[in-house]
Amino acid sequence: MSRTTPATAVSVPTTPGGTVPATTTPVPTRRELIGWLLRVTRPVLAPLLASTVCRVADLLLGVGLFALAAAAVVRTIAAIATGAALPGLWGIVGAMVAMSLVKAVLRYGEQFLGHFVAFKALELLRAEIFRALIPRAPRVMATARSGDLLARSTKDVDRIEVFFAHTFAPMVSAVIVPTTVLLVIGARASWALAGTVLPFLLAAILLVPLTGWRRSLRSSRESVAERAVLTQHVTDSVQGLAEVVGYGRTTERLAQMRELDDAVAAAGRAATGWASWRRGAVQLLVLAGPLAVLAVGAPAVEQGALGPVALAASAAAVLRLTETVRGVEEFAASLNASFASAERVYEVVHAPVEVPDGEIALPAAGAHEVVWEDVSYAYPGARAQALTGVSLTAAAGQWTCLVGVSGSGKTTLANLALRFDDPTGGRVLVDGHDLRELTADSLRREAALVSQRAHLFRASVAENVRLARPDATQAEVEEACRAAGVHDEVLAMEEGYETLIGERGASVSGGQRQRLSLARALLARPGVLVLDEFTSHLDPELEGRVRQAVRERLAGATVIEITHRLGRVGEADRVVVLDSGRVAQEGAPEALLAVDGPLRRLRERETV
Ligand SMILES: Nc1ncnc2c1ncn2[C@@H]1O[C@H](COP(=O)(O)OP(=O)(O)OP(=O)(O)O)[C@@H](O)[C@H]1O
Repeated sequence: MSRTTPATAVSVPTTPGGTVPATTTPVPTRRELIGWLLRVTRPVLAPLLASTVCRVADLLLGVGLFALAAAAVVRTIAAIATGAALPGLWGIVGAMVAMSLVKAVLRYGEQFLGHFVAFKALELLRAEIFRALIPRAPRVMATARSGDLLARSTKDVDRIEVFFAHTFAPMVSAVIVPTTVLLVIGARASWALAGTVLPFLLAAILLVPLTGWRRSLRSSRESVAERAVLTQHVTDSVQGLAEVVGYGRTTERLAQMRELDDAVAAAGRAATGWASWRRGAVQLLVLAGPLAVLAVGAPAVEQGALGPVALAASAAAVLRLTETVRGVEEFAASLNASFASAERVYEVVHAPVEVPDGEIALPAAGAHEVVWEDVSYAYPGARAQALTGVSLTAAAGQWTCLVGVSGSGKTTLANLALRFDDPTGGRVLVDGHDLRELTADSLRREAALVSQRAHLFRASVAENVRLARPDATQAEVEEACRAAGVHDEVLAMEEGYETLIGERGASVSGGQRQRLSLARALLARPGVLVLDEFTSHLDPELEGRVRQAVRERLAGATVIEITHRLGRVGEADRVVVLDSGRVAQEGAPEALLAVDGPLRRLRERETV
């Protein structure tokens, strides 16, 4: 069961198991899931098999070594007791050394291949998710659940990797090694002895791992869900540290964290309890095996039906199986947890592409005309329409300003021009082409966005700007930054253009972030540029300079500017006033300001 956190709002998972439903993909059958997993991870299957073979051989050699040593000791004791000639000890020692060396090589092979499998499986699965996210990126980025979806996919991938790297080989060897050992004991010593051990091993390998696993699985899932709430809470607390401290909410946040911690522990208690029980039971069973061998074997030795050397070697071999069987008790739970994770990754990868690619490449041009034709839009899951029947044109090469009160639909309208999603009604056209017909690549090349929340990567300033055009020279990067009005500030940074920007762009101010994002867009030289509040952090003098630079550098480009600050709307070619997702007024700024209408009222509100 998922929980919500109390008081100071925390967004939390909402469905059982704590997973936000990422998509509408039907849940795959086990067969489909396994088929898909095998397809994705095909390149690691051969090394996985090789690693498993190494492990099996290594464990068998370990058993052989134990049995050989036990047999040698019993032979020696018997020789001393009867005064017979001592067995060839050097030969035995030589054989054991050779076996140990081979064992070491096998162990190395198993470890090396195991690590290769682990890293390669991670790489393959992450690449698969990333590939799937690319065509879905605009929609994913526009919806609040994107971060959650990504985080879960990453964690789930880790869990699948655990199965590949750490569960498969132990499980396979837990079946093959004991079976082989019992067959050898049966053939070389006595089938009665082998039969005595069989029930203990069957119980340890098959029965115990399955006991309570349904309850354990439920408990693990609940624990994972609670942990997700806790993680969300901790992330929120860290990101909002200034607010938490500033508003004196530390005690409250800590109390909530303790409460969530307790919930995680309580949810996982059943799983931990069953796991302890299983571990104990398996240990008991594998230790009972050699005792049973002795109990059955000793009378047989007395009766002369079995040699003491064979008995000692068999008991030692069975004792050594402890190592092989260890950890097998968690197999069922681990397998199911991996399948649950695989299901979640499968859903992401197989989700329908909500913004499918078109086939026409938008030709490169200095400017493009953007037309919204009777466009309506509602965000997925939202009851209200964000836009209703909007028809307007951003003429090629003109500067169009979208204004309106907060929530009136400005960002949504501009985002639809960049095809962050398709309208629920009507269509958006660029140079007469419905956006649905255009290839995503050509549209991204021709249209750029300078958003309020532009992301800066943990990389140097130059690398961040160059994101728009990786082949840009240093001189071009600097020129773009100069135009965006950020060049002098970059030079003043510790290492100039090589300064590393911290996580989430932490080491630059909001205004610098905006201007670096603008520099990126200027470097790309798009035919359509969407500027979302791009001067909100700038003082009037700098704002004037930056606007002038954009005009000069992108002379002829179509600019769509979203703004709340109306002081400079007079400079635009056209102004569109939005109200509750509809066009309330549009026209040349001087004409709109000349009448008592929505733009005048907005401006008066601003100056009050
Ligand atoms: N990701 C979203 N999911 C659901 N509803 C959204 C989302 N983004 C915006 N909305 C809603 O759509 C409507 C239009 O929002 P939009 O961001 O386009 O307005 P805006 O005019 O740009 O606002 P602001 O000036 O505050 O940025 C609002 O009612 C808003 O609550």
